[in-house]
Amino acid sequence: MEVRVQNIRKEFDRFPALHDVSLDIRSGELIALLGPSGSGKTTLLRLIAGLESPTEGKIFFGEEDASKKSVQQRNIGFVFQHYALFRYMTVLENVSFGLKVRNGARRPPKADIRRRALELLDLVQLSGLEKRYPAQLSGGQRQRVALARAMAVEPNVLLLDEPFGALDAQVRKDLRKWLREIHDRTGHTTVFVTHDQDEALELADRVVVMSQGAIEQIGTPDEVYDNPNSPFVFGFIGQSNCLQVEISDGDIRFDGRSLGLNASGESDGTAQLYFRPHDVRLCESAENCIAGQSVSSRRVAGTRHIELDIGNDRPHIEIELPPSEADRLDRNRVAFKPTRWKLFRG
Ligand SMILES: Nc1ncnc2c1ncn2[C@@H]1O[C@H](COP(=O)(O)OP(=O)(O)OP(=O)(O)O)[C@@H](O)[C@H]1O
Repeated sequence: MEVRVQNIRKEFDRFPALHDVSLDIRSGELIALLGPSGSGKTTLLRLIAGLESPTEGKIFFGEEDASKKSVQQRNIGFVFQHYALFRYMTVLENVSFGLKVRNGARRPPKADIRRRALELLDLVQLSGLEKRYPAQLSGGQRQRVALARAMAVEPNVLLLDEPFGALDAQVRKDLRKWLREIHDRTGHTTVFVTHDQDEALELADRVVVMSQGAIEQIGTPDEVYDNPNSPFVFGFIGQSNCLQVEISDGDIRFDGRSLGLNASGESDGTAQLYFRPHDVRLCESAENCIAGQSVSSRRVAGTRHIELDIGNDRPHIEIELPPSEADRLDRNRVAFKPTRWKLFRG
């Protein structure tokens, strides 16, 4: 189901946790809410669920205004970071719960509930464990049960609040891949909160980057990574460097010399040049380049990250090179040029 968040403001005791947030979630989409702690991700998720009500603004489920509807009426599937499974129920009973407690005509016959729960356990790859209790499962298995339980009621929207946050790195990675596969098979409209950029970029159809109670950018993983629209997004997603430069006659100048990068159309004055560590190429000499001394070097997977001191107490710059290129460098004179970059003013 399509969900439309329209000009939402949420205050807690006059403290604005969200200001004027609008977001259109397409039916069947997997959306990540990504941002630092306190940026308002969980508040937005709880508003969609109906666990909080907005101070201003509306939330539509399809064409219907859901703002005044309860959590039950919205028919939401929710998975929290800390598996909220019922400890005294078996895995099968946990997954069946949402259907068993339905009243009257909406409750399927017993045999159907059992069949559906077993199908879901098969989907989350836990067949055979239906008689176990939550304490007899690993953290990752418990989260898979929580997801099966959330999906059992055929929710309009599936909301996941840092579902893998409490798990170790390898399990997180496996579950990420698995969640994407499940989503592709079931097609539930899904919103998940994370502060892990890798998780958001790898999993989501679109990423909503939040900061200080507002949306900074909405885009596909490629758009937010390759074309960040603000210094905040550039700095928050992936690694980045920032250099203060001068623009003069459409030319970018650093330390009094031209970098040979074309900024035609930009007015003269100071600007911040942002670029990623891997978007650089080495230069033979310092001419038309940024030059510095290597102060440290570390291997990260297939590349080497080199930290450069570019003088005058400026923040260090990090560049990323294939090890074969990095190993040929003269530590005392490293010169490079950004190959992809973006200017921000003000
Ligand atoms: N019930 C509440 N009462 C008062 N303030 C609240 C309440 N819930 C959230 N806030 C405040 O609203 C802001 C946004 O909180 P929220 O939990 O939505 O952020 P978040 O991005 O999910 O953070 P985290 O990643 O740490 O969970 C924070 O400043 C928080 O202190």
